[in-house]
Amino acid sequence: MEAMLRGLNAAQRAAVTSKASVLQVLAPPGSGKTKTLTSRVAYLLAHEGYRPQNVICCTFTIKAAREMRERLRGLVGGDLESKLILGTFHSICRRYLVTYGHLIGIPNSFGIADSDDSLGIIKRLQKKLKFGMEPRVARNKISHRKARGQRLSDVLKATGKSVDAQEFAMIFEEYETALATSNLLDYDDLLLRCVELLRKYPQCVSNIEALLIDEFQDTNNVQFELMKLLATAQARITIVGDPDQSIYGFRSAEIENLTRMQEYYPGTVVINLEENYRSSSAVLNLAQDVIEQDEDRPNKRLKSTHCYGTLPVLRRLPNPHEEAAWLVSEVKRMTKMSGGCLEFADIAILLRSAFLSLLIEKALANAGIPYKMVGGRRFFDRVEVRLLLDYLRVISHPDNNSALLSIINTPTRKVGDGTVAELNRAAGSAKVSLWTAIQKVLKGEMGLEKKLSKPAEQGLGELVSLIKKGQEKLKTLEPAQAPGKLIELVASTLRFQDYLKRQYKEDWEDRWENVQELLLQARDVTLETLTAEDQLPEVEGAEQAKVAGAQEVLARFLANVALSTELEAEDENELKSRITISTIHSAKGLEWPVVFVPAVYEGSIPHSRAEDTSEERRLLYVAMTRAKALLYMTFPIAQSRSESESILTQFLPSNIEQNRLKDVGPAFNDQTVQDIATILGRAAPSQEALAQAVTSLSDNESQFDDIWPADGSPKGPFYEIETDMPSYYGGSAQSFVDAMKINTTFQQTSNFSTVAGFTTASHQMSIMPPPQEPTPQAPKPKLAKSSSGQGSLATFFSKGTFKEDQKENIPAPKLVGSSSSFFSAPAKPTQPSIPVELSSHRPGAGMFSKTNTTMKRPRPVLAETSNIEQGSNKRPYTCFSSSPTKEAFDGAEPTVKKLVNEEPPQPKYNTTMSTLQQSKSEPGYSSFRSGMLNTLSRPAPLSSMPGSVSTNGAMKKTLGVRRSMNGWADRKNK
Ligand SMILES: Nc1ncnc2c1ncn2[C@@H]1O[C@H](COP(=O)(O)OP(=O)(O)OP(=O)(O)O)[C@@H](O)[C@H]1O
Repeated sequence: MEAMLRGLNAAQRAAVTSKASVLQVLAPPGSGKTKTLTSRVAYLLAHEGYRPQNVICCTFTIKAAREMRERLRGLVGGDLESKLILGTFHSICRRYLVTYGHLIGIPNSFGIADSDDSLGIIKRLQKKLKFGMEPRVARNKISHRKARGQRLSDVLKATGKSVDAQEFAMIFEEYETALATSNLLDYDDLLLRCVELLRKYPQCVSNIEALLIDEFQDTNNVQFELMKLLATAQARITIVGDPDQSIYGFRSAEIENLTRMQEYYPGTVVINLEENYRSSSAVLNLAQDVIEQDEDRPNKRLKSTHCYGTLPVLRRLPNPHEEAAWLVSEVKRMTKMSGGCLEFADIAILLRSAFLSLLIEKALANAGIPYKMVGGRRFFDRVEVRLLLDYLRVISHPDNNSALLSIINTPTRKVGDGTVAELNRAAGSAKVSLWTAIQKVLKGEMGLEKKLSKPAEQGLGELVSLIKKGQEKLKTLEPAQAPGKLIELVASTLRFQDYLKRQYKEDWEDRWENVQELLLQARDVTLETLTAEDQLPEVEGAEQAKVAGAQEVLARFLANVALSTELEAEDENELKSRITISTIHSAKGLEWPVVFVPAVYEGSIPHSRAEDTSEERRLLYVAMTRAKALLYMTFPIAQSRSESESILTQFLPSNIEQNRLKDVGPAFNDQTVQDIATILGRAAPSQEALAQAVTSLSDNESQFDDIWPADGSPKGPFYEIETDMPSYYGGSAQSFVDAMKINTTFQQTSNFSTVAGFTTASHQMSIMPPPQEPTPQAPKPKLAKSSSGQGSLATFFSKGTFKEDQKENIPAPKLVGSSSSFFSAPAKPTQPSIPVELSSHRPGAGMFSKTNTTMKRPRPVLAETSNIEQGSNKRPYTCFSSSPTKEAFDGAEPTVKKLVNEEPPQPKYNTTMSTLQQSKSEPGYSSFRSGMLNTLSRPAPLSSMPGSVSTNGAMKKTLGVRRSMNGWADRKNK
C-alpha cells in the first residue's frame, strides 16, 4: 500500500483512503486530481478488495482512459486493471447497450451515427424538406434537447405554434425516423437509451461496488442521471473536479452538477486539494486574478509549490501576421537562449478558435519549426479508410442511408447527383430506405420521375451485387474473420488500388498503405479481444446478449471505430520534438513548460458568439494554468480582416504596471533559466552554455524580445532597413525584405531556419560581456555599413559595430536591470508568493453555500462602456472588480456516511473537509454535452501527410484489439 500512497501529499492521501461513501475531491488546476483519482482506484482494488469488474471509472476522453489504465497497471500490477469497466461515458453506455439493449428493444447489432453522420442526415433532410434552419444549428438544437432528456414525444408535445418551433419539431421527427430506419444510435442516444435501460433494469448494474468520475465539472444532465443509476447498488461514488475549469457549458455541461450531487447525497464529503504542483507562483497569481473576477465562486487561493518564476507576458503586436511572426521569433529565442533547457516539445500554442492556427502554422512551417496538432485527423477518418468502412457499414446495415450515400457513386459508377436525388425522393415518399428503393427501382417495382439511364442502372446493379455478395459471405464467415475478409472482398471487387492510383496520383501509395493498415487491424480482431473490452460481469436477473455470429462481430467492430478517437500513429520520436498546437478545449488536463495564448482580444476570448462570459473566462484560466514556467498571451492590436482596432480581452488588465505581467518576453539570464529548470525539475544549463547561446543567434535574431516594440506599433526602422543599410542586404529595403521572404518561404521540413539571404553573417563572434537588455520602445541605433565581419542585429550592442559619430545621434537605450551584470536576475516582486492570509481557505458563499441553492449568479460590475466595440452585443465587465466580502462558510461538522461497521476515523490533514447536509431534491434534466470528439477542423499539414498525430505512443485501443500503432509507423517509415 505504501507504494500506492508514496508521492501523495496529506490531502491527497486522505482522499485516496477516505471511507466516505460519496466523495468529492475539488481542487484547482495542477493539484493532482487525476493522480489522486487513479491512486484511489488502485487503493480500492488492491487494498479494499474491490473486484475490478465491479468498479466503473469514467474519464472525459479515451486518451485519459488509456493513460489511467497504464498508470493503474504500474500501481496494481497483474491484469486487475484490464477487468475494470473504464472508459468515457459514451463507451461505457455502448457496452451496456450491446450487452443488455435487447431488453429495451435495441438489437445488439445497432450502429453508431457519429457527428458527421448526424449532420449528413440533417443536410439530406434539408434538401428534401427545404427548411430554413442551418443544418449545424438544427443538429446542435436536437442534441441539446436530447441532452435534457427529451425524446421525440416530449418535443412534439411541447411544440409551440410558431413557424420555427413547428419546423424544428418536423426536423427532429424526420431525423429520429432516419436514425431508426438505419438502425443507428447517435452519441446522445447512447447515453439516453442507457438511462432508459438502467431505469427499467437496475439489475444490470447490481454488481457495481464503486463508481469514479474524472472532470466531473463538465458532466451534463444525462451523465448526472447516469451517475445515479450506475451507482444504484451501493451509492459509492468518488468524483474529482474543479468548478473553475468548467468549459463545456456550450455542450450543455452543468457546472451545477457539483451542488446537485451534494444535495442528492446529503452525506457527501468534500475534500479540497490546495497545492499546485504544476505552475510557478507568477503564473498562478495572474490566473488567480483572472478567475477571481467571477464573484460568484468560493474564495480559494492557488498555492504554488514552486518558486516565483518569471512574470507572464502580455505582448502587443500590430496585427495577426506580425503576431505569428513574433511568436516564431520568440520560440526561436527561448529555445536558443535557454541553453538547451527548453525545447520545441516544451511549447504549446493554445487557441480559442481552431481557425487561429492558420497564420501560426504557416509561420512555423515557413521557419521550419516542427509542430503537431492535438485533435488532428483520425486514422479512421482518412478518405480511403472511411470509404472502405462505409462499404462495410452498408453490408452490415444496408438501411444505413448515410453510409449508402457515401458509396453510391464512389468509385464512380455513373450514378449522377440527379439520379441520387430522384432515388432519395422516391424512397422518401414510399417511406422506405434508400437501399430498398434502389432494389425496387432495379426490379421495376418502383418508378422514378425520370427513367434511369442505362449506365446508371448498370452502376447501381454492380453496387447492389457487391453488397449482397458481402452479406452472403458474412453468413459463411467465422465471426472473427468477418471484418478482414469483407475488406478484402470490397477492395478486390472495386480494384481499390487501381482506383487510388487513378484518383490520387500524388499520394496513392500512402493511401494504399493506410488501407493495408486497416486490413491488418481488421485481421487482428479476435472474438476474445473484441468482446473482452466490452465484457460486463454476469448479473442475476438480466440476461446478456451473446455475440453469436459474424454479423454481431462486424457490428461491434464498426461501433468501436465510431467511438474511437484514436489519432493517426506517427513516429513517436519525431513527435517528441514538436511544438503542440491545440484548442484550449482540447488542452484540458494537459500541461507544458511554456504556453502561448494568442489573440486575447474581445470577440476572440470572450468569443463574440459565446453566451456565457464566465465560461469564456474559465477557458482563459484553463489555458493559463496549463503553463508550468512561462506564459505568454498575445494581443494583435489591429485585425487585418476588419482593419478595426481590437480591444484587449476584458479578462486581462490593460495596465501592465503591476507585479503580474510584463509587456515583453523575459531576458533569459541565468536566474530566469535557473528558475525554469527548477520548476521543471531539470538540470540548469551551465553559465558557459548560456553565454554560448548568444552566439547561436542568427543575424536577424535578438537575444531580447525587442524586435517588435512593446507597445504594439510596427517594427521600428532598425528592422525596416533603410536604403543606406549595409551592403549585405543588397543595400535596399526591398532586398532586405526579399531576404526575409526567403527566410520564411523555404525549408518547410527542417527544424531550424537558415537565413538564406544573409550571405556574410558571422556566427563566430567572440563571447563578449553580454549587453543590457534594451527596452523595445527605445529607438534602435542604425547599423553601420561594414564590408566585413558584419554582426548580427541581435548582438549589435555587444559588438559595438556602429560608428562613433552615430553614437551621438542615438538616444540611449533605456536599460533594464543592473548595469553590472547581464546575467543578474531582474527585479522580482517583493511580496511573498502565497500571502499568509490565504494559506488556508474555506468555501464561501456561492457554489458551495448551503444558502445558495438557486445558483443564480450575479453579473459582474459593468465597466465603462466607452470602449465597447461598436455594434457588439457583448457587455464588457470591469476587470478585477473587487469582490464583495464572501459569506463565511458556516462550518457544518463533517459527517462521514457509514460504510463499514464502525465509524471511520476522521482524517487528520490540513485541508478543508465539509459535509453538506441538504434536503434531498432531484432537479430535472436540463441539458448535456453531446459530442465527445474534439477535432480541429483543418486538413492535416502537408508535412505530416500521410503521417499522423498522436500524443502518446503507448499501446492503443483500436477496433477492439489492443495493439501498438507504432508498428504501422515503423512500416510506413521503412
Ligand atoms: N503530491 C505530488 N507531488 C508531486 N507532484 C505532484 C503531486 N500531485 C500531483 N503532482 C503533479 O502535478 C501535475 C498535475 O497533476 P494532475 O494532472 O493530476 O493535476 P489535475 O489536478 O488533474 O490538473 P488539471 O485540473 O489541470 O487537469 C502532474 O505533473 C503530477 O504528476
